[in-house]
Amino acid sequence: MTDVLDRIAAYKREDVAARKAATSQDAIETLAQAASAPRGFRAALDRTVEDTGRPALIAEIKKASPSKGLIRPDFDPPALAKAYEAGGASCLSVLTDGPSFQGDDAYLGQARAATALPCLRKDFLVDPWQVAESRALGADCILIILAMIDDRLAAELLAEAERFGMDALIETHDEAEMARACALGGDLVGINNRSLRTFEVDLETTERLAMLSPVRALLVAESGIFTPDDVARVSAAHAQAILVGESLMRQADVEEATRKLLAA
Ligand SMILES: O=C(O)c1ccccc1NCC(=O)[C@H](O)[C@H](O)COP(=O)(O)O
Repeated sequence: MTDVLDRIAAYKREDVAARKAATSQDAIETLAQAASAPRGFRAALDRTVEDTGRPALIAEIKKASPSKGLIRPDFDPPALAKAYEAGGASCLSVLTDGPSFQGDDAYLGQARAATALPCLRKDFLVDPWQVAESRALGADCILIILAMIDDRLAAELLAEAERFGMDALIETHDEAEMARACALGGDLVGINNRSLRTFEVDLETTERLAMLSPVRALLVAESGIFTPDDVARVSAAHAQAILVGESLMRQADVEEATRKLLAA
């Protein structure tokens, strides 16, 4: 039976085929090389952890999602990016997928230009061509969702990210994916508390998988984080960073909400 992730993978493959037909590998490489230099994404997370002793925040710019529908009708990526930065975020995550998240490629550059923060392109990568495209759009980090791709493609995406001087967040959701992340050898590993197939969210996922993560990797707890108690809970499980979207996107004063979340 197909689920949301299968549907996203199917339309991404079609979309990427059309994009590749319009822009060759050589052309996208040229655009990627011309983009402004990558801002160290993992380095920014490391700095926050060292300087503050609390988990670093990757704050997500997300208008809508398959599980929640429209989250933030009043959606202004540069203003949101500035509010997150002022509230204490270390990095941004910007949804660029249109069909499921009402994202747009342009939001990435707009958010990045409005702040000094490193930016993750939050999208669904099914082809190495998209890594060069992400860099051309200004991304400092890409997302590798292990639930969606095999190890060979994951390794190719990781190698491409390294070639362009970008970081890569390797996302896991269960023990088997964490074992695959360990074998891949990345240094930034996410545990998504949300199943991208059933949408069930449980912070216990971080507690269960954290101890299995690669020793040298910085660990990011993703999804379902709403309160300072949630931050304390995943921090106690040894997450050094958190990725938060919905709970902050629903607030009228995003800067103040960000500050309060991090005051745990
Ligand atoms: O959020 C969804 O509904 C979703 C559905 C299918 C694939 C991915 C999805 N979300 C991506 C994410 O992992 C979250 O946007 C991110 O971790 C932030 O989560 P939250 O704080 O719960 O908004």
